[in-house]
Amino acid sequence: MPALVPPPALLQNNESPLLLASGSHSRRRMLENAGLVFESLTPGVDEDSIKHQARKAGCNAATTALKLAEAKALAVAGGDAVVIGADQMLSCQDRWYDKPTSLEDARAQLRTLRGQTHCLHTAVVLARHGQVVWRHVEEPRLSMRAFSDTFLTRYLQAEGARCLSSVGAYRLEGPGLLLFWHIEGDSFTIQGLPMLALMAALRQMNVLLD
Ligand SMILES: Nc1nc2c(ncn2[C@@H]2O[C@H](COP(=O)(O)OP(=O)(O)OP(=O)(O)O)[C@@H](O)[C@H]2O)c(=O)[nH]1
Repeated sequence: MPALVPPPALLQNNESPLLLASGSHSRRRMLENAGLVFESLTPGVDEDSIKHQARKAGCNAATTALKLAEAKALAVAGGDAVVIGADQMLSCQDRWYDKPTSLEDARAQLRTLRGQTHCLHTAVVLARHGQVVWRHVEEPRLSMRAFSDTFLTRYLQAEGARCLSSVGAYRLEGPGLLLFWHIEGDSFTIQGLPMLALMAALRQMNVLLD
């Protein structure tokens, strides 16, 4: 039985393998939905330490997200591959939030964010042969309704652990949409990857067909 060979990536040049340095299901899904063929690896990066150092050095959230994205891209041995690294920071009134670690954590975080506008500082980089060759940040702003505690309880019951995989404790493509009354920015970026800018960069690098 001949070894199964994956179908050629019809929309990209097979000479430049593509590697996603992220454990994010959302990022993987967006690239797969766009028809890209790639490998993915979860980078072993101490994000808390990088965030702490960046905050101490006076970096803003966008610069910190870039530093994290670069660290992830450079943490995987990509060989000849073009490596995608990404990171997303949430800030609201200069306070930075991390992914909630429990539903109680998610409840507390959403109670703080409701009725406010927060920013998702979303960075993506490309690296090749151990060098970062492209950087990009987008900062969508999302305004949450001042929803009731009853709504919040029902929302958490409906979403369950799914809301823990996102920095804002919501999936915009799911019931998370019900949390907002106004959104400025690209929905792909909110879900974790500024896809249009990333696809343009991959075309520039001759990874994707023009
Ligand atoms: N499905 C979904 N995921 C979201 C949404 N908003 C943010 N996220 C995810 O929230 C996560 C932000 O945390 P990061 O630290 O950037 O990434 P991560 O999930 O820890 O994965 P790594 O890249 O391995 O660090 C990403 O996985 C985003 O895709 C959303 O609206 N929908």
